[in-house]
Amino acid sequence: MVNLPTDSVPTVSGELDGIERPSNPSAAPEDLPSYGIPTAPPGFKSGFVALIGRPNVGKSTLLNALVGQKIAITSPVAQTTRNRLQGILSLPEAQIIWVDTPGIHKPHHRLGEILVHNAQAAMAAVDAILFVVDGSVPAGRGDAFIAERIPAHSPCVIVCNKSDLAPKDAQTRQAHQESYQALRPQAPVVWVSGLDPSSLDPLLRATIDLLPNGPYYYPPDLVTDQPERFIMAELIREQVLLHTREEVPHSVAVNIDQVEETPSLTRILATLSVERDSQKGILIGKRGEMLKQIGQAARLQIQKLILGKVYLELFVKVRPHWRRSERTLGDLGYRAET
Ligand SMILES: Nc1nc2c(ncn2[C@@H]2O[C@H](COP(=O)(O)OP(=O)(O)OP(=O)(O)O)[C@@H](O)[C@H]2O)c(=O)[nH]1
Repeated sequence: MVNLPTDSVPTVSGELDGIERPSNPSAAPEDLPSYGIPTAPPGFKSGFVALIGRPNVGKSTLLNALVGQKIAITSPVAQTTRNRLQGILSLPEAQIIWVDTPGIHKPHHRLGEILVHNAQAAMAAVDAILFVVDGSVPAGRGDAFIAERIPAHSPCVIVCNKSDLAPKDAQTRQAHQESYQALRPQAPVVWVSGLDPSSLDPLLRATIDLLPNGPYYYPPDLVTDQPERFIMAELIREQVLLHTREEVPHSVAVNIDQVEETPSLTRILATLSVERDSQKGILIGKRGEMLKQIGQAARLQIQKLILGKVYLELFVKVRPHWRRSERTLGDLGYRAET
């Protein structure tokens, strides 16, 4: 069963370079509750690990596989991820807080700048970095651009993802691996497929090797620090990405306006903001057919998330140039993190 916070995660927290890093509650004053966070046994490893890479290499898919739950949306559309999202994996010997980041790319608008800025801020604040690359192709300029931005002192693993699509012939595969290794010669390289959870053990071992001894930061049964409403909005945005084409996907923001829970049903009202009337037309579709399909698919995904029946109503609103307006970006929850 998914354990998601309904609002914010109850931890005793301290800010660290933009990453919300709860301090060890066992060190908190006695009158503060510990929120079910156990004391770590001797030798326990823990830390924050950022997934960094080009758009579309499979970071969010990997995050879902690593925590065993769908907490991050994925799609074939590059730059799907907009927010920094934490997924939590608790093992008997370690707790790893995975920090998913938007793919690093050259920004074309203010939203793009915020996304890249936040990915870079995440790198500066974590204990280790997974440099996620697409192993089915050799390293390109985009990978080199990112490798240059990974702090020299940061412990790092090169994760060659999409091993299922990698060349079968060993020599070509080796050549791909070496092209990535050359970007970060000291880092271990592991091959995985985000679509195959059974391929992830070597990655887990390599990551735990890089982590310091540390406390539990979160209760062991929590899989993400994100409020349920945020994931609901993301699941709706995912269906927009999957159902629409061209300029619509990147122009959509989703806001959950209301969540009303009754014993038999959760009623959710949400607004999709787009930048132009033409995009509104595409989203609604002929006789509302497109919006209906998006709503039906999103409803099924949200039902899986909350394990209950959902009624979902979607509205579409035009907010001209929302991606350029600092104020509207703020209203929609996009802020440059420090
Ligand atoms: N065949 C194959 N496809 C994968 C694998 N991992 C991810 N994909 C696909 O690659 C596409 C992009 O995956 P995402 O997880 O959204 O990629 P991302 O790096 O988070 O993308 P951004 O949000 O753009 O940064 C999706 O269609 C995934 O299904 C893999 O190991 N094998």
